[in-house]
Amino acid sequence: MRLVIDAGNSRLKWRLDGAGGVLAQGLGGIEDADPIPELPVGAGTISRVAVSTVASEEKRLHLLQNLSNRVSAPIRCYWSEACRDGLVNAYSNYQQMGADRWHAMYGAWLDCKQGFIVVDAGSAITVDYVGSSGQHLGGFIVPGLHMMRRSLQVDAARIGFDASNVSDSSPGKSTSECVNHGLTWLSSALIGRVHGDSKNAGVRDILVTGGGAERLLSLGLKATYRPSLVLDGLAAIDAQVVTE
Ligand SMILES: Nc1ncnc2c1ncn2[C@@H]1O[C@H](COP(=O)(O)OP(=O)(O)O)[C@@H](O)[C@H]1O
Ligand SMILES: CC(C)(COP(=O)(O)O)[C@@H](O)C(=O)NCCC(=O)O
Ligand SMILES: [K+]
Repeated sequence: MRLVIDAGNSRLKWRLDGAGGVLAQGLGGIEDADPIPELPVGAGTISRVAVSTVASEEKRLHLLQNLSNRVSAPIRCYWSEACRDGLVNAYSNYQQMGADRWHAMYGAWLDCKQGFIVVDAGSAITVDYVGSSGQHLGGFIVPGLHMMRRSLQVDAARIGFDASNVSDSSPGKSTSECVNHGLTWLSSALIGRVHGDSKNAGVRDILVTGGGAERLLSLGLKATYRPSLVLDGLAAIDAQVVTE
């Protein structure tokens, strides 16, 4: 059994894979006393643990300590790579890229084997473009919904608003409307740019993942929802390492 973990800046996503497929999955907090609640099996039955994380080094070490107290199997962290299996990273300093982005792209590459766009709507929203040859063409990093909201709350003294996830992007007539509609308006603009770029580049497949994925889909993003794209890419890489 393989335990795969995607520890982002907001949440930890975990999945237990067995020979026949997914056995269990869930959410946790990387700093929690138990970051993998509801893990349904005894620690001895897990043979490998693979981790993809963009959390701080302190949080990563806390997680590894916690895992090694519970699981006797080898625990391995996976990072961004220059290339794998025809997928080529556009970063000259590939280690700088968040591991989640690389693993999501690899998960998409395994499925598509042609050009695609990955939108990962997590704490930050990342958009990555990959051409038909597997060449990563580059990407974007912008603040996620909660990050944008928080920055308005924290960094502006006189913006008081009640947050709500409206789909209305018409001009607001109160502070709350201006903020809530404004965030929807920005998300719609992002969606429009992704659609435009996919059309211009002749890239058909758009995949979306992350906690904010369903909101983007509800706002009109024409993409395939792949909630476990990071874990899929990570699990495939760990499986290759075993057979190396
Ligand atoms: N209903 C929602 N609408 C939009 N965004 C959401 C919603 N719920 C969660 N999110 C976003 O998803 C993030 C958590 O998703 P996740 O993919 O687990 O992030 P991370 O990988 O950074 O931990 C939150 O920080 C938030 O920005
Ligand atoms: C951009 C990110 C913060 C997204 O992480 P998330 O919001 O999903 O937790 C993460 O991929 C990261 O820390 N990247 C490092 C910088 C880079 O990718 O270039
Ligand atoms: K993520």
